[in-house]
Amino acid sequence: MESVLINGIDKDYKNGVAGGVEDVYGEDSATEDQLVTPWTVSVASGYTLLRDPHHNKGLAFNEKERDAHYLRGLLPPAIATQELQEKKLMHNLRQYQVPLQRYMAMMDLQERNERLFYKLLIDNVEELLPVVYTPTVGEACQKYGSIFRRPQGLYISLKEKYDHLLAFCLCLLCLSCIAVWWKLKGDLSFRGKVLEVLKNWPEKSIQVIVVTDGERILGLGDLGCQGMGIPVGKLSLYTALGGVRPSACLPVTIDVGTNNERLLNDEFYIGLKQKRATGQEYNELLEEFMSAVKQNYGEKVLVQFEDFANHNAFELLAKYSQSHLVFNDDIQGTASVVLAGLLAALKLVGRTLGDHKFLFLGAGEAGTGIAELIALEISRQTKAPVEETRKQIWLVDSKGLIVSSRKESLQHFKKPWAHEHEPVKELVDAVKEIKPTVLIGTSGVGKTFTKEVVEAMSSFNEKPFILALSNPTSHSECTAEEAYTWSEGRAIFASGSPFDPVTYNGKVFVPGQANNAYIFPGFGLGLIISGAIRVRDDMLLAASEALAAQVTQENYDKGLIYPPFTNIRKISAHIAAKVAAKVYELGLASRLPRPKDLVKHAESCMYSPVYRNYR
Ligand SMILES: O=C([O-])CC(=O)C(=O)O
Ligand SMILES: [Mg+2]
Repeated sequence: MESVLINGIDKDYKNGVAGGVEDVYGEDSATEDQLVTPWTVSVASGYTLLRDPHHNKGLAFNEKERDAHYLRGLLPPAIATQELQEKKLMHNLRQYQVPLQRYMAMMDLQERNERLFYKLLIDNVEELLPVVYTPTVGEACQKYGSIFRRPQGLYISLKEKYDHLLAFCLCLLCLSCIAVWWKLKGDLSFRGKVLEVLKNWPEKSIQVIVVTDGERILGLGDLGCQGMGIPVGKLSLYTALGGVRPSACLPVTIDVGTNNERLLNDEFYIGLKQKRATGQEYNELLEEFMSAVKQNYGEKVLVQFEDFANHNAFELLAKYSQSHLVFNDDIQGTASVVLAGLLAALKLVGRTLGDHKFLFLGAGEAGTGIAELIALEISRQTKAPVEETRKQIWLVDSKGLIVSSRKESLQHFKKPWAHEHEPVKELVDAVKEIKPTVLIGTSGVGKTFTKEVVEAMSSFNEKPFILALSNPTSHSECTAEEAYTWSEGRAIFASGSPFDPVTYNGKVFVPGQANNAYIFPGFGLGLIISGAIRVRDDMLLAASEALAAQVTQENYDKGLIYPPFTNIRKISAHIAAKVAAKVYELGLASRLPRPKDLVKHAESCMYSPVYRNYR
């Protein structure tokens, strides 16, 4: 078999890794030996049209459309506008007291009438974000097996491998098959299989994939295959907040098993009932997936890694950022949104970023990702080397303050943060010793910013800056009310999951939501409209600056360091424009020539959920 080098990896030419870029119908010679799905396209009408979520408009079909599309009698006589439908649905949603019921009602709507789902989400973003996203999506993932109705997204599991194995074992029983088995033995890896799975997805022109392996879902831990709620939720925001077409979004869950005993013993669990595959088996499946994605959708498809455990997240990002357009939302998206908040907060607390001292609780993806981006930005502003600027950033993990005497035993991503200091075990003691101006929680463990910790922060800071970033709400390091009360109304507070405004001593405090949802939709849109082929840190810095620039004086007057989500589409267009500008500047854009007005261009590329008229 002919062999070629792709991205430095030796591959069999005929087995789905060379040629055939975006060859979705299997027309290139490189894909001659592959199985092809015989897709057909037809015009929906009548009963089928009402059950097609992409085209269904419910009672909004007008008289002409009802005649032309064989809908007479299939709908009651009344005609409702999209606005009236929206009003009715919001009214119905508000009747549900239980957040999970609202989530399920929204998912049903998405399955039934996609445009109405997005219209609702866009027009009521502040109210519905906590329903389709954190915190409710966390509970939905925990109970995904029980509330599962229709499958969403694409499942890529090790099961394909075992079906393969079974087939080969049966084959072995028959001597005449040994030759066939021997010939195919090389295919015992997943090669070829993932590409086939991708080809089962009905949409061909994919621009963004959000993929998880379910091992670290928010702060909730290993939820295995039930993590699918996260890619589905994130991609709903790509469309609603960032304007990426729903048909261009592909949610993927890679199922390699779960180590969650509760799920393994749950009769309603939807995933593979086996312990997680690791090492070579895991890496081969991921490699197969990444190759197949590039093969099927080309160089410009964005792959967003979401909620992988630390031990895989850093490696996957480092490995695939060389060869693919990849972005890790938990490392890079969270870093970019926090940096934006800090840049905006400087207007409130004064001084430059380099004048501040930072202490993190949590040294995983979010913690080290944010720390590194802050160090980079200070280095950019002060021209000091990043090795120097890192020294004003301190991290605490489950074993205490990260100090140089612990260096040998630290995971590689923690090593740059091991500074000279005596060992310190408890967070509160680290706060008292280091005296940070900014305290950031990213450990995924709730209630760790105790009264003592917040009081210590408030004892040496006029305006202590406190970010409780862990999700969902139950895992937040402290509540907004606690932060404002324990700091006697002086804290500048933001959290990963939303909190309602708090009244303290007769004054209303509006907490910010430092969630990566501010960044990834606009960031992704910027990559798409410029045709970016790689992600660079400078693009993240551009996104942070663009977001910080969107905070108005009116927002500052309320103590806000993030603009409200109400204007998020406009904000996303500005982020997209700045990111795209950076992509062009770095020579990594493939959509040429560069449009003059990138904000206008970004806006014009955004999905509109308004019903279309049918001829
Ligand atoms: O999903 C969210 O709300 C933010 C996030 O990426 C995480 O917590 O993993
Ligand atoms: Mg995440």
